[in-house]
Amino acid sequence: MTYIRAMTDPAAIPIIAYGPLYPYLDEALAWRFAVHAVAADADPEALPPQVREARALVSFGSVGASAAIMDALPKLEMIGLFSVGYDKVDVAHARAKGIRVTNTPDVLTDDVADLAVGLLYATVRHIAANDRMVRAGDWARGVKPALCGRVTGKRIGILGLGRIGRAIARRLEAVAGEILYHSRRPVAGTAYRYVADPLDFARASDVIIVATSGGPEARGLVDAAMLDALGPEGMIVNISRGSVIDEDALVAALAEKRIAGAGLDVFANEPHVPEALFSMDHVVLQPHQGSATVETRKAMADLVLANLDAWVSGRPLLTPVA
Ligand SMILES: NC(=O)C1=CN([C@@H]2O[C@H](COP(=O)(O)OP(=O)(O)OC[C@H]3O[C@@H](n4cnc5c(N)ncnc54)[C@H](O)[C@@H]3O)[C@@H](O)[C@H]2O)C=CC1
Ligand SMILES: O=CC(=O)O
Repeated sequence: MTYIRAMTDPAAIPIIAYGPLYPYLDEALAWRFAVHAVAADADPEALPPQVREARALVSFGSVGASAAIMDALPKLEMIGLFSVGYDKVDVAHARAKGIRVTNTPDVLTDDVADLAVGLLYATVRHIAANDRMVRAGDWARGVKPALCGRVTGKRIGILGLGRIGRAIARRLEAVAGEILYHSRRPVAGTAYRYVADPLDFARASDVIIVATSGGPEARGLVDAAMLDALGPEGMIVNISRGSVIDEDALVAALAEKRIAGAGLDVFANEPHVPEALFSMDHVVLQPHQGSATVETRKAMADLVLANLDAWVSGRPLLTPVA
């Protein structure tokens, strides 16, 4: 997508780049608007008067936009989110104040699904642990790596069959023994088996891949009972949000080998990862990299810019959340 300057000159429109964004997006915003960079941990009530004039705010998913920052910006009309997940945006507050919110769905779906599948293979086939043992010289010293399970034939349970969940399922059709899913309700137009009860779903899965949206409704959806239902041969992959799994329960289940392994891209308190996981060879850790490819980050930035363009010129927003 080529970024085109809108008919109305927006160069004087004050906007906020909130928290660290992404160089391509930062540059395009600076070319386009009067940008104020505001750190994610800045006190909203201490913002200087010229920053309070901001009419739009662009934010990364991990930063979002709280009610406090919205209240500190009396002229705010638009929040452009550089992520699909909007769990860190107080959407109800934005709606109540008439502030529009956009996100970046679809353009990142394939890359996030790829990482989920990569984590599945890395966890089931011990790829990260075996890499470590080769580098440490253990193989050369005659250490025999433990045999692992196979991916082929596994019953894959997708928790949250949305855009990314469906893309994961499509990728795994070629190898899975069965693909089943749990969502709040059955998804129309899919042949995968729907399991309404979360514990039955966990019992019927060899691997659960968490692909729900985050936020209060999904908080702690995967709890100790669900991990026990998954069982000692079971594994879990999470590319959704750390908050969807009870992290203490997960660490305990992994430490006590009540589940067999985990591949985790997301954590409850990023960038902090429970230290207990660092020494666990049956856990594969990623620093929230689902959409972090050159191609996708550019596509996400272009979608943020296209939504801002639409807002400036009064056209319908492309991907509105509110
Ligand atoms: N690891 C990463 O870098 C990335 C993570 N994500 C996460 O993936 C999430 C999903 O993205 P999309 O598939 O595009 O969203 P989506 O809205 O298409 O799908 C979310 C699915 O989760 C289901 N769901 C929500 N709450 C649920 C609950 N309590 N119980 C059962 N199912 C529930 C919804 O019904 C929906 O089917 C995002 O909201 C974000 O949190 C997205 C992009 C990158
Ligand atoms: O976590 C990333 C997102 O786009 O949501």
